[in-house]
Amino acid sequence: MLQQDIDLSLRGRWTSIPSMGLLQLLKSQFLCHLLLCYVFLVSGLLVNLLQLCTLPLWAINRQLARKINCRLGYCISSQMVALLEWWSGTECTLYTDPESYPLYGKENAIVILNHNFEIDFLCGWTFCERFGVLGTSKVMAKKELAYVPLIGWMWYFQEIVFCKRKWEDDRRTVIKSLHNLRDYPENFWFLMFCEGTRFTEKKHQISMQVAESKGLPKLKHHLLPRTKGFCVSVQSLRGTVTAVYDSTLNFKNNETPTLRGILSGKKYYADLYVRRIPLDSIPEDEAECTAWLHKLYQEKDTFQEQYAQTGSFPGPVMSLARRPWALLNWLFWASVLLYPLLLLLLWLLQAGSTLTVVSSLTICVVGSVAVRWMIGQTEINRGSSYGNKETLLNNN
Ligand SMILES: CC/C=C\C/C=C\C/C=C\C/C=C\C/C=C\C/C=C\CCC(=O)SCCNC(=O)CCNC(=O)[C@H](O)C(C)(C)COP(=O)(O)OP(=O)(O)OC[C@H]1O[C@@H](n2cnc3c(N)ncnc32)[C@H](O)[C@@H]1OP(=O)(O)O
Ligand SMILES: CCCCCCCCCCCCCCCC(=O)OC[C@@H](O)COP(=O)(O)O
Repeated sequence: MLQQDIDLSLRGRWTSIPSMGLLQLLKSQFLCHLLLCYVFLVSGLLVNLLQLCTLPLWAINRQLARKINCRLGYCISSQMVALLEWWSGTECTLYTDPESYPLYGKENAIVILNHNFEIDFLCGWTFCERFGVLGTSKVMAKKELAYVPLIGWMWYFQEIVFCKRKWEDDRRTVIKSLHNLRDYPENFWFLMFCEGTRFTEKKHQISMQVAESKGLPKLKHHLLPRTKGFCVSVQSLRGTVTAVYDSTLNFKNNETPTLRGILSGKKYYADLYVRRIPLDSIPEDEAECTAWLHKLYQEKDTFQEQYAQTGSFPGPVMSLARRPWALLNWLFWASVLLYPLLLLLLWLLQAGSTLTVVSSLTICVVGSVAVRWMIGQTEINRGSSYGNKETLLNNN
């Protein structure tokens, strides 16, 4: 190697390290978070407003209204995907068999996912984006999430299945929402966190007492699945959905990723193991379907144990590149919304009265508190007490 080449290569290394550090420093700055949140909040409110405008269309042309709402919903959810993929640079690896791979995104499916991580829903969305079903992705979500601004309001128009996690109240509404999906005009994935709540040590302990009382084997990495929602989904969506995607998620290096980490630009390494199970092979009868789901969770537990021991899931890795659309959507909203913000700031600096400056600062504080509250919804230590109540055990 010539001396000149060595000099150049050294110079490249020295300049790239500080610039990497600078970028990372920038990503951790509150001002950057404020700008990201501003784009998310304002674009989200505009999209919610547009969704509201589609209300009359539902009565005239329901299928068209659904298609429009899928695309509008994409404008919101893909911003969070862009945050994960492009801002934090998180890498998502898919372990699955090559025969099933070509079917992903080309059929309706029920997805079963473990519920251990604060950003598991976001990783789920990222896989949806990569297979082109982000706008149509569905979930059985707790009713409380319907009131989360932007996301919850968007979900209302995307025909999300909400539940109170009280079967006696849910039976009728859940079945009705599932029946609605039977003539959905585009391919969709319907996600179920059958454990019904995020994993905590206390919830795990109680749930394993329930498993013991039912004569079921104990699980190490999962809570005992709640089976009613899954069984009724299989019954209601038979003929509409062709497969169940049994998905198991974990993160490299024993990381416990958070949305705050993502917002600060922290990179994580997510691994997802997916098995495609034809819906025809799942029993129709409720008791048999319940037993089938318990067995599935026992298998999932062995995959997690393997991951804990070896750091990888069984099965080959399929390469799955990120697509540019989520980033392009964010760039579109940022360019539309940051310019007027800049003009407003300049005007405030030049001619703003005390009242307008104070009002603008108040709006900033309210917006930032609102986003912090929304992020709080993803935090496990602020989670619900569902599955945490020993009293329930006494009722069994
Ligand atoms: C190729 C790539 C593949 C995949 C990519 C991955 C994913 C992408 C897919 C889609 C993405 C889409 C969207 C993602 C975006 C956002 C999602 C974000 C969040 C939403 C998530 C949630 O809100 S989770 C919470 C709500 N959902 C659920 O709860 C669903 C599961 N629950 C059920 O199905 C329930 O049955 C129910 C809700 C319908 C009813 O609740 P209930 O509590 O009444 O349930 P059960 O009657 O079933 O429960 C009572 C029985 O349970 C026993 N039991 C077990 N443990 C306990 C315990 N700890 N305490 C008390 N009881 C317990 C109990 O003994 C009862 O037994 P029975 O014998 O009577 O049944
Ligand atoms: C680009 C700017 C980014 C701004 C980020 C703000 C976005 C906040 C999004 C809030 C989305 C809320 C989704 C939460 C999903 C979730 O994980 O719910 C938990 C439930 O399953 C179970 O709840 P629990 O019983 O409490 O465990």
